[in-house]
Amino acid sequence: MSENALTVLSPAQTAVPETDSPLILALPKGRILKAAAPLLHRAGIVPGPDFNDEKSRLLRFETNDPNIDVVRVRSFDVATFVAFGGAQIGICGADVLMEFDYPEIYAPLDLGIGGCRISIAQPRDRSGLEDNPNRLSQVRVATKYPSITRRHFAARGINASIVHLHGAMELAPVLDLSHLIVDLVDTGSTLRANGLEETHTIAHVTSRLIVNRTALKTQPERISAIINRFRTALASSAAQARDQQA
Ligand SMILES: Nc1ncnc2c1ncn2[C@@H]1O[C@H](COP(=O)(O)OP(=O)(O)OP(=O)(O)O)[C@@H](O)[C@H]1O
Ligand SMILES: O=P(O)(O)OC[C@H]1O[C@H](OP(=O)(O)OP(=O)(O)O)[C@H](O)[C@@H]1O
Repeated sequence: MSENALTVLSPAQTAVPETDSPLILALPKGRILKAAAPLLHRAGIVPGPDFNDEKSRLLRFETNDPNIDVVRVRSFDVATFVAFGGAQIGICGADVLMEFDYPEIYAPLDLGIGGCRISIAQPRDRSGLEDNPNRLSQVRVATKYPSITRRHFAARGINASIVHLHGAMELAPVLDLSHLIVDLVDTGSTLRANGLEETHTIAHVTSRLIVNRTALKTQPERISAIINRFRTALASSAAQARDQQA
């Protein structure tokens, strides 16, 4: 393999699309998409009928607004599509933003959906391990967030060795792949069901509206208009929630 084949491009090395083409809004598949659907609707963004067709293999969809197309990507990839300028706008969990820490991304709005936390957990029967990981010659941590994990432990003077998994992290300490895990926790039921306990919250997480900074500079009116549609949609759903409580 040539050396070039191994080069990983940084977002700043890619071009920004023409101003007359539709803006691309990157939406994550899965749980955030479900939570974001009412907000999109309030913001007046309605993807074409194929978007809800589970059999469709399309990944890019026109919307009712000729200025906006949506693409459906993995939640972990939304930030990368936006950082590289392939999409100008996106909806993305703060966990993913923290992990990649792309300087090209600006996150103007907290959408208040996808609430959870990124935490350290350990087997219930090994209490105290996270409080005193120096007891171990080498702390092994299983996670799909290697950067967040490395930063967290390094800030405490601990050189954690990372076991990089993409799911089912809770199995890692049980099957001796790692001592600890760093994963998302919401209700805590996945931890409990697998004999683990949360020992430390690294950060609270919600989903954000994100934009590519260069696109915001080169097309400020178009991008700001979309940010404002989301801002108005958020205000109207907050007002509705208040009315329902009253
Ligand atoms: N248990 C949870 N409760 C609330 N929000 C969560 C929870 N788990 C994850 N999230 C949020 O939803 C985002 C996507 O979740 P997750 O990584 O589980 O992907 P997914 O919906 O299963 O899709 P994918 O197949 O792309 O991984 C996370 O980045 C996080 O911001
Ligand atoms: O505290 P809880 O309410 O149990 O939620 C936490 C679980 O949710 C997420 O997994 P998800 O359901 O998305 O599965 P996956 O990441 O393994 O696909 C996360 O990775 C935890 O396993």
